[in-house]
Amino acid sequence: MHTLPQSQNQYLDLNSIKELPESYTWTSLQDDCTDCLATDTESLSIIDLNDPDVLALVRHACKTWGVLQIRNHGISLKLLENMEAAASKLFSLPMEQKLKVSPSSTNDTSGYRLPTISPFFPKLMWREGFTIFGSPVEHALKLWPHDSKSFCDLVEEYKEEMKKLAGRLMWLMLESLGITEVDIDWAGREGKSGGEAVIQLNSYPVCPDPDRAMGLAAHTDSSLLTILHQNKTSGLQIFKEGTGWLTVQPQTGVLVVNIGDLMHILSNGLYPTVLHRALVNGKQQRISVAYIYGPPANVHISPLPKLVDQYHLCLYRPVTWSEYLELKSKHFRDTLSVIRIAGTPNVF
Ligand SMILES: C=C1C[C@]23C[C@H]1CC[C@H]2[C@@]12CCC[C@@](C)(C(=O)O1)[C@H]2[C@@H]3C(=O)O
Ligand SMILES: O=C(O)CCC(=O)C(=O)O
Ligand SMILES: [Fe+2]
Repeated sequence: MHTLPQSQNQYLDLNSIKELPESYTWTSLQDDCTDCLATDTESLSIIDLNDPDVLALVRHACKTWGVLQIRNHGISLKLLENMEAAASKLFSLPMEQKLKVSPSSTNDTSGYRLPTISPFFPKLMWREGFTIFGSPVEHALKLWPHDSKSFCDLVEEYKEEMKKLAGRLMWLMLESLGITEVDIDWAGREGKSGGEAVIQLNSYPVCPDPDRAMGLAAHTDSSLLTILHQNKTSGLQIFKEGTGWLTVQPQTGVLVVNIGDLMHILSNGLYPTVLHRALVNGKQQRISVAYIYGPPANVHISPLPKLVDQYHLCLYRPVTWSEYLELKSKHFRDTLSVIRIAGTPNVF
């Protein structure tokens, strides 16, 4: 881990800096294989969730890319645009206002803060983030003492709609692996899957030196799946083994769904978690809203028994979501290997 120059630099106002400070200069991106950009011929297709072949399409995308792009998902464009506008409004507040909702302890994961992966990098990221765990009321009151209701109502509506979609997507993924309701006790259909979620608002301000800066360094999400809305500005890239970094171009109304580490575990590695990152640019601010969906707090996630046999050994030990997050904050990229077991034909 790195000791960041946090105290003096953590909350520089990126929206007004004219020259890239040294603490934000990523001289070597080689670790993440920046040179291996994918050719334009490979591109992610967009899945229409009403397509009669949806299971086969989901299975193919999950296996080969670890990412889906979806349309006809039932989330209105209005809601996506309103959430994007709310994020934009939040990040355009004066720094002193945003600092009022910045957690004082690093263990506190809500509010205006650096990404949890920051300590693993020697340089800071050209990004602002606001994390919503549970109710946004307390923070919203501090940000907008006279008008917090519209933000809170919007967040609640977003959560409600996204939760339905996330449950549906999780079931498409499970079904496409041959899993049915009898194989899994916590993930009932029709709202019974009491999954939990975190909303992550990201802003990547216009950058004076975009080629030497990093918006959000390469990582995988510690979720079952993450549903991402991005504004019209591109920046999101996914990494595919043997291909390299591929830009996921924003398209109106299209949502990006990432496979997270917990789906990787649940599927015993059949649906691999996807490495991704966000680049910045010198022309436009980029906004993204991530709905990070996980299992209910008390559930232990381990490979589904149906996906384990003598040829497909059980690869991971059981973990709850909070145990996993705790491990991730210590081990970052090595977390999946830390919970990996030698491989047994038995299931927990
Ligand atoms: C529930 C989560 C998931 C977290 C940690 C915690 C709250 C904030 C999430 C993110 C959001 C930004 C990328 C990431 C990599 C980060 O640094 O903070 C994510 C991380 C993870 O997916 O591991
Ligand atoms: O901004 C993006 O496109 C990526 C955001 C992301 O990966 C995250 O919030 O976990
Ligand atoms: Fe992510």
